[in-house]
Amino acid sequence: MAERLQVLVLNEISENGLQRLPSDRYATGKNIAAPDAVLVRSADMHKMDVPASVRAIGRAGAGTNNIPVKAMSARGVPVFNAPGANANAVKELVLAGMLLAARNLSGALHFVGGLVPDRPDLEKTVEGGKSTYAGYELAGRTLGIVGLGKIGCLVADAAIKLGMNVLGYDPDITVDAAWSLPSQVRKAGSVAEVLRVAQFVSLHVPLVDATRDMVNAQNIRLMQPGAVLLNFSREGVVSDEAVLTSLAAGHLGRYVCDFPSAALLRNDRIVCLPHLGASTREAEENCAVMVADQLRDYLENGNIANAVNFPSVSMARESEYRVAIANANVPNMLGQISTAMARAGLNIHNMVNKSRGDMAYTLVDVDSAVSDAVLADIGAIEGVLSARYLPHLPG
Ligand SMILES: NC(=O)C1=CN([C@@H]2O[C@H](COP(=O)(O)OP(=O)(O)OC[C@H]3O[C@@H](n4cnc5c(N)ncnc54)[C@H](O)[C@@H]3O)[C@@H](O)[C@H]2O)C=CC1
Ligand SMILES: O=C(O)C(=O)COP(=O)(O)O
Repeated sequence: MAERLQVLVLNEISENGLQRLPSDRYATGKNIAAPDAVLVRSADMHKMDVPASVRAIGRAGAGTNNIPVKAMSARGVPVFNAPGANANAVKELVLAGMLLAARNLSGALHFVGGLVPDRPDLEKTVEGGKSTYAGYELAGRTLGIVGLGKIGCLVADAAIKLGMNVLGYDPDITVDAAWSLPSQVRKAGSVAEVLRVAQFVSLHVPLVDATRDMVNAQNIRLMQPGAVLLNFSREGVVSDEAVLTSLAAGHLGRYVCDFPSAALLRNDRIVCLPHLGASTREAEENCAVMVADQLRDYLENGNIANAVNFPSVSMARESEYRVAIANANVPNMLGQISTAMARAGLNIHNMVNKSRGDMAYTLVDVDSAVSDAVLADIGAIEGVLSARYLPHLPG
């Protein structure tokens, strides 16, 4: 049996996903010394020395802020994620979050949890206590959404169906996302406009430098008195301090979030969930299957779909012999690569080259086997970040 590809698994990954990497070709597990690839969910990879053997990283989920993407790009290592595969799970929890806030559900559950079962006045206590938890309805209220990607669009659609008014802000919305939005969704021109207008504000952006402290001490004041802020994006997108100050001043009504930092605990106007957004059987399976398929196609065929740091590149196999090269997006790379191949007498059968920002990626199918020496020659070209030989595997 040929040597199996080694995949280091850093989190619990759905078995259905792991099964996409058949055991005759792949070894998967937590104790893999020289992995070819890494499968991860939220484990913090910034704290780890990513072994030099790693050729690809698969994030079974959406956010990649736990992965050193820049350092991986410099090594020519693509980081894959699973766009949209957990979006419905997050959407449903956002709906729950709005209801938790509007109907005082965490307080109400706490009240019922404290009732004494065999007290004769149980019913009277229930009926007497319930007015404390009276709330309001979502229909007719305005929801503002920042970030109209896979999750934000689903939240917008669900909120419209619940009878809410929706406005959204996303300066980089994709054409597909814009098409998927219900026509009733209004376009906002800034985060500030969303904060000013909405009674519920839900954030669905990635954590990057530009989104850190997106809701902060300055702009939280723009929110309507009693408004609800929902953060299912990431810790860091909202300033905890700004939230606590605003809640203490009686301005912000409630904060619902999926990231319970120490500062947010034990505050009855804050609903904290333990990062549950994507924790459904369906989402875990969707993410794992999608990212495992992408990893496998990359490791075996060099094809790239849904990498956050590489262009999408796919080429059908027309020959048995393929070379995959990641290189800096600078002049004359293709010339040097094809010269190295010609020097070795290799005939190029088919070729595709694409770039994205500083990164370029080339797949070359040739008519005969490629030696280690040719691969080393290509790898030694200045600007080449990685070069792999991918002969077609049977089956
Ligand atoms: N709580 C949980 O368990 C989960 C949390 N997430 C978080 O949600 C984030 C979004 O996920 P998806 O919707 O799947 O990603 P996505 O990539 O489909 O959408 C993100 C959207 O944010 C927009 N955006 C970026 N910067 C912005 C800015 N400064 N202002 C306004 N919009 C901006 C982008 O243009 C994009 O349309 C993830 O990056 C992750 O951090 C995702 C899944 C589960
Ligand atoms: O997909 C995301 O960005 C998430 O936050 C989900 O994280 P998880 O896979 O549940 O650890």
